[in-house]
Amino acid sequence: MHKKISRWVKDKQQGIKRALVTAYDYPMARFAAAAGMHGVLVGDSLGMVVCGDQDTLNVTLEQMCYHTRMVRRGAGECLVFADLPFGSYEKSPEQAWESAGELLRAGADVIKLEGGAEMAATVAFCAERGINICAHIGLTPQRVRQWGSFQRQGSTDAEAQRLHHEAAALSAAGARFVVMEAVPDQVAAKISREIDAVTIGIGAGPDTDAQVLVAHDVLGLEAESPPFARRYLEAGNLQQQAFAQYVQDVASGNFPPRRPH
Ligand SMILES: Nc1nc(=O)c2c([nH]1)NC[C@@H]1CN(c3ccc(C(=O)N[C@@H](CCC(=O)O)C(=O)O)cc3)CN21
Ligand SMILES: CC(C)C(=O)C(=O)O
Ligand SMILES: [Mg+2]
Repeated sequence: MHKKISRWVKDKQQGIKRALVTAYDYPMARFAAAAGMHGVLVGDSLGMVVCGDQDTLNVTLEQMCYHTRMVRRGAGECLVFADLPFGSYEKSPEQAWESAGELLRAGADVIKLEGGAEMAATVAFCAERGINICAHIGLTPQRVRQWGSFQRQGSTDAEAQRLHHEAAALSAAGARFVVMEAVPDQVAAKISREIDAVTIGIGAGPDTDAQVLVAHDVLGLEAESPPFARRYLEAGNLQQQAFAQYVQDVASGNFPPRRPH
């Protein structure tokens, strides 16, 4: 096993929590790595927070590779995760393996794909052929058109049961990591105790093995963030203030300064 990944497994066993954040470009990856982040995720959320779309469905594999290359250059010791985008892996294990290969060549260490037990065969196919896989269950944004909005998952007993079966099937298929998004805390806690894969929660409570947040939420670059996110900074406001000051300085003649010749 990859030395870095065995440390994630060891920390799971010892109850040591790990943190990831999304990164979409070189500076974001560099700041995350310098801050001691354990992993960066090149998320297809970039379609929303970078490109301004309403969902992630328009993101292409080529775009994911482009961003993964930038992130890899800044990621240092961080483990680099990259999302397979909508349409690049669902058809067959072979399609997933080919698309995953593109992301690996772009510099990703771990390839993430959305879906439950129906993806177990694909996870096994890729894992057996040397690809580190991260599964993603619960609120899987690539399926938002089936729900109509970003809704929390697993609230009924039957749904919680299904999440449990999915996580177990994906872990047994060889997924090293499982992201659980917007699911009840107790469901995520129980799954984290019972599967070998390292669990990564987002809106899934404190008892997953690791946490992930979207960088634009952490930094306050989004107009609005999901209820579970914590905004550690309001960088959007700060950027706007800096731009406004610059506009004012140009108008007033305060910038650029007059140089003696
Ligand atoms: N900026 C950003 N941060 C994210 O974490 C994120 C995105 N965008 N876009 C893709 C998905 C969507 N995310 C979400 C969004 C909302 C809820 C949520 O809990 N919504 C409320 C109701 C919201 C409503 O109906 O208006 C809920 O209780 O379901 C969860 C995950 C997480 N992901
Ligand atoms: C929020 C995480 C889990 C994600 O899939 C993304 O950023 O695309
Ligand atoms: Mg994603």
